[in-house]
Amino acid sequence: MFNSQVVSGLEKHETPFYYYDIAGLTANVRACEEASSKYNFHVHFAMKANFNRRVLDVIQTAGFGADCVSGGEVKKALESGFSGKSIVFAGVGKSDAEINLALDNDIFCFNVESVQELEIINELAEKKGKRASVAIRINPNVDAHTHHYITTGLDENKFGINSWDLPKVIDTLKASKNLEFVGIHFHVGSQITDMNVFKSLCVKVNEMQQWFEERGVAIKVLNVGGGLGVDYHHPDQNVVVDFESYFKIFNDFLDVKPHQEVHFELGRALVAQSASLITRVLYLKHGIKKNFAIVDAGMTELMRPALYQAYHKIENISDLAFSKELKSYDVVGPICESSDCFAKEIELPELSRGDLLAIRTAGAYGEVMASAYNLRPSIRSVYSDEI
Ligand SMILES: Cc1ncc(COP(=O)(O)O)c(C=O)c1O
Ligand SMILES: N[C@@H](CCCC[NH3+])C(=O)O
Repeated sequence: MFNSQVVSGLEKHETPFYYYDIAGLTANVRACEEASSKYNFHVHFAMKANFNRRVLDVIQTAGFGADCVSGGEVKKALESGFSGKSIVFAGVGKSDAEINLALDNDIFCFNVESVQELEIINELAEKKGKRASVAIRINPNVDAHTHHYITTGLDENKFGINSWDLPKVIDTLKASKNLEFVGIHFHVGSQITDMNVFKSLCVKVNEMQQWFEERGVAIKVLNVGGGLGVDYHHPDQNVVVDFESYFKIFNDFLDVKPHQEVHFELGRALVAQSASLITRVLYLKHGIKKNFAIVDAGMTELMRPALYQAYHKIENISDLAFSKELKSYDVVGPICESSDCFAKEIELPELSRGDLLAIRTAGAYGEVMASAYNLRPSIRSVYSDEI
């Protein structure tokens, strides 16, 4: 991603900022499109991972739909050129205003997360004289083997409807004239690198669809969510994700009937490698036990390390040739929180004030999770085809 020409282009911009590799993003999105279309799979981009205008342009151009979790995301998807018919809308706490917005725009379907939500969507659709397409988000109780903060598909998580509530779901669907049941939806968690998790998910989906069909409820849509992980340790070796193997698992293990469609909601895997957070070294403090590199980006610009102790590779791009000796640093930000730390005791070519660092694999859940805490200004973005 970085060479001396790119770095001299980046030097002209005020730090911190997100640097997007548009060519890398396009290649990755294209690889996903090619691998999924082999099986006629439908991909919706999980906008929560990134809603940068340039990123959405690349994804929308590839023909993917959008997976939204708020009225704001539904609105943004529509403004960015995604059609209402390509939008799926999940979330445990959809407000009436958000449901009405989605109804007004005839979205593809609501992924419904409780029996009460089904009743409310039915009521609101009735008021508009519409029928709302709904899929039931089922909590699959499959362990994603990922960080416990980003696992979503266990009985103890707030997401989805638990299996013991499904008979009630069927009764509600039968009694609701303004709902059109299209299928079932699952999502086990995020940053999943163990492919066996997806095999277990397929087994669960097969069981669940059989359960519905035995009760005379036909299923058109099987939505298996997202969650495919990326390699945070080797960003340059894995710019393009192995979508081939991922989709093959669903083709091999999911029991798909001829009239059914399979839908995915990928976020991280599409965008994570497309951006780095570029930050400048402000100060160096040499302690007795530690050296601190204090940089001008903080947890307000990239929250993942503070929130999940997430690893992001850090490079000193002012010394691409590794001309200086390696030294150990804690790389910390300027925010008034001890958790405002990007990495502890990592080795970098000796740093000087003014050096540029790249915090890699920051394209997913980076820019979108920025906050104004400490009255920080909004984070800027720079694009590879504009430097
Ligand atoms: C319902 C749902 N779909 C899709 C995603 C996207 O996940 P990922 O970015 O891991 O692909 C998430 C986030 O975990 C989610 O909660
Ligand atoms: N925001 C998380 C992932 C949560 C995905 C949404 N359910 C991350 O940064 O890894």
